[in-house]
Amino acid sequence: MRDPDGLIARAGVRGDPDRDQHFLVDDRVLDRLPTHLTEIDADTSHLLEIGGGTGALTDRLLAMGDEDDEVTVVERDRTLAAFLQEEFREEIDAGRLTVIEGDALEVDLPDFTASVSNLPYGVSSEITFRLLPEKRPLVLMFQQEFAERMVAEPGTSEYGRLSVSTQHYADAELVESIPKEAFSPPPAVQSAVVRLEPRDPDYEVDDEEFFLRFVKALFTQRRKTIRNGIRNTAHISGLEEPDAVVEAADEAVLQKRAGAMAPAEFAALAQLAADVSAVGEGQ
Ligand SMILES: C[S@@+](CC[C@H](N)C(=O)[O-])C[C@H]1O[C@@H](n2cnc3c(N)ncnc32)[C@H](O)[C@@H]1O
Repeated sequence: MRDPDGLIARAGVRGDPDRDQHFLVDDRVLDRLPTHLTEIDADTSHLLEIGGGTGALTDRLLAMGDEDDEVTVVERDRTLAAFLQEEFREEIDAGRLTVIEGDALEVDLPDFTASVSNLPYGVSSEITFRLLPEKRPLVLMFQQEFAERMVAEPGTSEYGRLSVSTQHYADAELVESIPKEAFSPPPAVQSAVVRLEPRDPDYEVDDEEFFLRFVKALFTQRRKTIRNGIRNTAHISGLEEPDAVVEAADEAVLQKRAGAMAPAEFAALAQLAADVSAVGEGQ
């Protein structure tokens, strides 16, 4: 296995925190990351890595599979992408690795079977919500606090819009916390790995876009009751007749606050709202 410090030295770079560059240098952490996928028997025949850096994780991902398995890595930094092309020339020539130089929010993504990535934290939310609708198992590194919000249950202070929208697509589990010292340079805060296993939600929504916008709207007023939340946030949710929704909804639900509403309760309310009110664009 390639030594992470050796890779950084060969690349001749220093991670630039302003460009979300924190390279993993702890071998034990690097070795463990792929096991979070194998534990759930994920299909690892085409792994996607967002933000390859100097390739320490890329190397582990290549070692997971056999000759026919593939890895695609996306890296925005031109110097790092060029280094990956050079360092992994043999694997690229053998058709086992593809390096895409570009922004993970913009480039076309391959038809991957799973992803393991130490995400650039500045765009981790946008990247995650680009990957989640693909319905593939994901093992992703986040800032600890962000990870806790993703996996939070109703009734906790971490539970919010991020929890509902993440869990709409997948079962989310915080599988390990990673100390700052595992990275070079160390980030400002501790990190955590979240495993996302895709599944259909245990509720149905006809209009997914409206459902997610409605949840976002109600959490902007998390201290208010759902009754007031529906009325005050119609400009965000796009509901054209919020009063009609309040009229039609159950009193028990109207008295709740967003932080106590389970995803299925939001879904039922969104469904009812769309049935009794026209829905415009919202924000
Ligand atoms: C946290 S580092 C991880 C590097 C490496 N995978 C590791 O674990 O050591 C994130 C990497 O993502 C790259 N990056 C930052 N923004 C990006 C973007 N929008 N698209 C693709 N890569 C990006 C950075 O240059 C950096 O190499």
